[in-house]
This record gives sequence, structure tokens and C-alpha cells, in this order.
Amino acid sequence: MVKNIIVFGAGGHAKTVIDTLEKQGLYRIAGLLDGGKPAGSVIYGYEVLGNEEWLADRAGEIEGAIVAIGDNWRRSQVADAIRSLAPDLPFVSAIHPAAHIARGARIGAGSVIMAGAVLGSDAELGEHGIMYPGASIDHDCRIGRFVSWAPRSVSGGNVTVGDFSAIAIGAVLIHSVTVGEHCVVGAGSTVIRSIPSNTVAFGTPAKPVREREHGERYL
Ligand SMILES: CC(=O)SCCNC(=O)CCNC(=O)[C@H](O)C(C)(C)COP(=O)(O)OP(=O)(O)OC[C@H]1O[C@@H](n2cnc3c(N)ncnc32)[C@H](O)[C@@H]1OP(=O)(O)O
Repeated sequence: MVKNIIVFGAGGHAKTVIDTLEKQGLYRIAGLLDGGKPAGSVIYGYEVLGNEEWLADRAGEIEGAIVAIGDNWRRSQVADAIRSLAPDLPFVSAIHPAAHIARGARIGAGSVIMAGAVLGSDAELGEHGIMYPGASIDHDCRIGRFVSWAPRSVSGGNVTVGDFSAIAIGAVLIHSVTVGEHCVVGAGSTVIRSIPSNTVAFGTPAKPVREREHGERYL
């Protein structure tokens, strides 16, 4: 049965999540919640109903939620707020029918996997992960929570990426490297050696460039 869900966020990233949900065809979008947009605005035919507080009174009418915010740290803050307002509300994942999910792959709740993305054999994408179009995570990778893979970023097998890290557009991670937590791997970089947590790294080969605070903007 089609479930009623709420999408949190009404910006550019939300448009891609809405498109993915529509193609997936499993959920009915009851509306959008975004404190930064006037209530009553309409995006792709879906109304902005208010901010997170809207949920407090109506949690019973809603069967699922997804946070459609591209920034990993902001997405986690909104997910935490939803958890405290509606602890029993499950997060759903948006998976495009043109994505390829290999045998044994596991997808954490609240994730978004867009068209042309590939999650490889026995690979694990943690909760609230994002794989943009053409992103590819190969076999046996372990990807933490709130990690984003920008368009055409790719990894070899057995790669580990810690929570909250962002792999930027077109980056390449060779097999078996580890990227720590709260890292940003810059656009077009080639990671051939592991990157410690809380680091911005870029270039070919990618080198640590500076340390990074939790939640520092990168988009
Ligand atoms: C659907 C979507 O839109 S998904 C999102 C897609 N976008 C992305 O993935 C991009 C994410 N951002 C990046 O990758 C950025 O390059 C970052 C965050 C890693 C670095 O950004 P900043 O720290 O702001 O670096 P800034 O732009 O100030 O550049 C500082 C220096 O580093 C260089 N530099 C920055 N990024 C890179 C890079 N990826 N590769 C090589 N050199 C770089 C700059 O040329 C500059 O060099 P200069 O001082 O000699 O002029």
C-alpha cells in the first residue's frame, strides 16, 4: 500500500528527491516542511505546509519522512529534530529505478540513491546517505551515516568512509582506502592514501589541505 510521507526541505536538492520518490512510486508525498520557505509555496505541485513543528500535531497522519537537504551536517540536525518530535516516525529511502543495487548491498534508512548510481556487492551505505547521479560505491565498501557521494564520484572495493564526510563531484577513491569522519574530498580528486578524520583533502593525488570543524559549510 502507498504510504503518506513528508519531505523535509524544499530547495534544489528536494526537487531531485521528489523526482526520485515519484519514479520509485512507493510513497505519496503529503507535503513539504521547510522553515525557510513561506507556508503555501508550491514545488512540483507539493505544498510547503510549515516547519518541523507542523509534525508535532499531525504525526499520526504521516507514515514516513525523508530529509531532503544536501548538506550532511544540516541534514543530520533536521533528522535529530524529527526524531525528538516524532520518535516513532520511520525514515524512508528514495531509490531511483534506474539505480543499480547489487546483491548483498545494504541501504540505511533515510537514504537517497539517484538515477545511474551503483551500490556494489555487499557494500553498505549508512543512514541518510546520498548517492547523486552516476555515483558508484563498489563491492564491500563501508560507508557511514550522513555521507554524500556527489555526481560521478566513484570508489573501488573495500573502501571505508566515516560519518558526515562528503565525497565531491567526480572524485575517485582507489580500492581499500579509508576516509575518516567529517572529511571533504574535493572535486575531481584522486584518493590513493587514507585521509584522517576532520580533513579537507584535494588534488591528484589527494593531500590533506586543512582541518575542518564539524558542520563547516562545503557546498
Ligand atoms: C548536485 C550537486 O551539486 S552535488 C555538489 C557538487 N559540488 C561539489 O561536490 C563541490 C564541493 N566543493 C569542493 O570540492 C571544493 O573544492 C572544496 C570544498 C574541497 C574546497 O573549497 P574551498 O576550501 O572553499 O577552497 P577555495 O575555493 O577557497 O580554493 C582554495 C585553493 O584550493 C584550490 N582548490 C579548491 N578546490 C580544489 C580541488 N577540488 N582540486 C584542486 N584544487 C582545489 C583552489 O584552486 C585554490 O587555489 P589557489 O589558492 O591557488 O587559488
